[in-house]
Amino acid sequence: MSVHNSSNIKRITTHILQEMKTREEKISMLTAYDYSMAGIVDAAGIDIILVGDSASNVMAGHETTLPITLDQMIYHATSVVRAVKRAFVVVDIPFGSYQGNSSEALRSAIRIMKESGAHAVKVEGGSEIRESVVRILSAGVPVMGHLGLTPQSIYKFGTYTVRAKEEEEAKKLLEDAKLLEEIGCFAIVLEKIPASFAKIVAQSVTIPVIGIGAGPDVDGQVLVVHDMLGINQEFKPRFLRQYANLQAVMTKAVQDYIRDVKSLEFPNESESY
Ligand SMILES: Nc1nc(=O)c2c([nH]1)NC[C@@H]1CN(c3ccc(C(=O)N[C@@H](CCC(=O)O)C(=O)O)cc3)CN21
Ligand SMILES: CC(C)C(=O)C(=O)O
Ligand SMILES: [Mg+2]
Repeated sequence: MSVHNSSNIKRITTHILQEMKTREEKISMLTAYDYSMAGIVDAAGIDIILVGDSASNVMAGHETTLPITLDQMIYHATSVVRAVKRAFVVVDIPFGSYQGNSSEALRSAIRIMKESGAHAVKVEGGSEIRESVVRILSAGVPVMGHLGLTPQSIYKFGTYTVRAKEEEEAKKLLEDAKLLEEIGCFAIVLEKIPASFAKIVAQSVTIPVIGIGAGPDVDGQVLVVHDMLGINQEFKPRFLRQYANLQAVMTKAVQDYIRDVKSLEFPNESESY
């Protein structure tokens, strides 16, 4: 075992991620929710795979991340872990499985680690969930924080607008980032905050800060893989760069198939027994 797997590829660890921040090498992170996608993303060389609770939106078609369950997250994580040889795999603990009860938080984190084989968990929030984060860390489970736009508390805010524009909110976010570092989180995601402020946060903590809509002056970037591949064309926030238009590619392939079935072009002799 150790840091090598059976194919002798050197696995990404929290230690390596920390070294990357120190030597100013940017960290690449994408989501994946299933075996096939995780295999592609891992083999391409991504540093971190996030089994995000965005699976609630992207996989299940819900409007928010709130409905996805711990069992469903473990199912996605288990499939991802089976495909991954190199990347560090982080799993979102879903809404309702860690807030306000540190014993439940620990139980949820342990279920994720035991049942999926993932390497770390991610939770949304700062001082409000301090006890939960401390309990999970005390069990030896690495924790990634998530501050700024925290989709699990969307109904508290009512909108997905940019966060920490006001002095008060920015002050709390910076304090939360320092708190998460102090209690032992190995990294923090910052979502949808001004780039100038994200830079200050990244410079104020020694652990890696991964941005999504947080500008270039952080230690790494994360996107939802279906968004950046253009599979899902509904979600186009300003921070998204589409690296492909797979929806168009997939639509054409399906239409070609339908045409060939209808016209008896498929299957041909070499495709038959
Ligand atoms: N497909 C997908 N991609 C994501 O990045 C993602 C999810 N799902 N689900 C969970 C969270 C929710 N996230 C979000 C959601 C909305 C915006 C956003 O900017 N929405 C609007 C603006 C809304 C407003 O200004 O009030 C937009 O411009 O699309 C950003 C991140 C990021 N996460
Ligand atoms: C957008 C990222 C950071 C996330 O939390 C998710 O995909 O669930
Ligand atoms: Mg999430």
